[in-house]
Amino acid sequence: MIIAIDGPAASGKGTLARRLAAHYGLPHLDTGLLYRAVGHAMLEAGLSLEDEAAAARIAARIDPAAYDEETLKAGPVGEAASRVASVPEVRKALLFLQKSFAHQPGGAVLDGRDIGTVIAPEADAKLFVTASAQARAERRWHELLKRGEQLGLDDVLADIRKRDARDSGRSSAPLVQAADAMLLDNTALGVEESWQQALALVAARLGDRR
Ligand SMILES: Nc1ncnc2c1ncn2[C@@H]1O[C@H](COP(=O)(O)OP(=O)(O)OP(=O)(O)O)[C@@H](O)[C@H]1O
Ligand SMILES: Nc1ccn([C@@H]2O[C@H](COP(=O)(O)O)[C@@H](O)[C@H]2O)c(=O)n1
Repeated sequence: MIIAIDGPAASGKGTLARRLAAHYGLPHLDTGLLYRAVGHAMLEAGLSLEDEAAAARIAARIDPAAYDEETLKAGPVGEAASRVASVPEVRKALLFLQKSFAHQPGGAVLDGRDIGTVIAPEADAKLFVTASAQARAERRWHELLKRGEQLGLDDVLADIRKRDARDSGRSSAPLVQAADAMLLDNTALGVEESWQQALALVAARLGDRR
């Protein structure tokens, strides 16, 4: 059984994906971390984010077991991830790993931007999670503050808008709601309400398969 969760930055898709994975006893992959790992490696090596060949080479050697999630969640890494994610060769290099994870025996939960459209178009349940840019910026801002990153809310909002435009406007696997994905706009919902609605939608779609 495959559950695909897509949506823009800080919409809460990772929170829901982790909860759905725990609820259904499935492994979970945050695919954003793969792109973050490539962006982080580029920054660490002092490489230009314009160097598409280098980004593709790094993507081909990514080892998810070696992640330090704390490091990858830092603000500048998100921006670098979004830059390298628009390179088709980078996406191609990360395809097999994601498809293999999705299609492991028993199934999986994956969240990202192109899970329901490219990685697992045949997923049993697809959620497209979104919220207003303002609500997402406030969530990300609180998260960064907790991590000790002192940014202005306006800067975080500008970053969210830039990232939305890049992720939705790129030619390779753009962020788009799959035709058969269920929409969850959680702008006015807290974490618990969002979770209850997500679970109800997914359970209804899965029917008696679980
Ligand atoms: N419905 C909600 N209301 C308020 N805050 C929320 C809600 N859902 C998630 N959050 C909080 O917003 C922040 C971002 O959530 P999360 O990491 O799940 O989003 P995401 O879409 O996976 O982000 P990204 O993939 O861009 O890293 C977290 O601090 C999380 O606790
Ligand atoms: N399936 C995916 C997942 C992520 N990306 C890109 O990575 C950036 C960081 O992702 P987060 O979910 O951790 O915020 C994101 O802005 C996307 O550009 C992607 O392209 N496809």
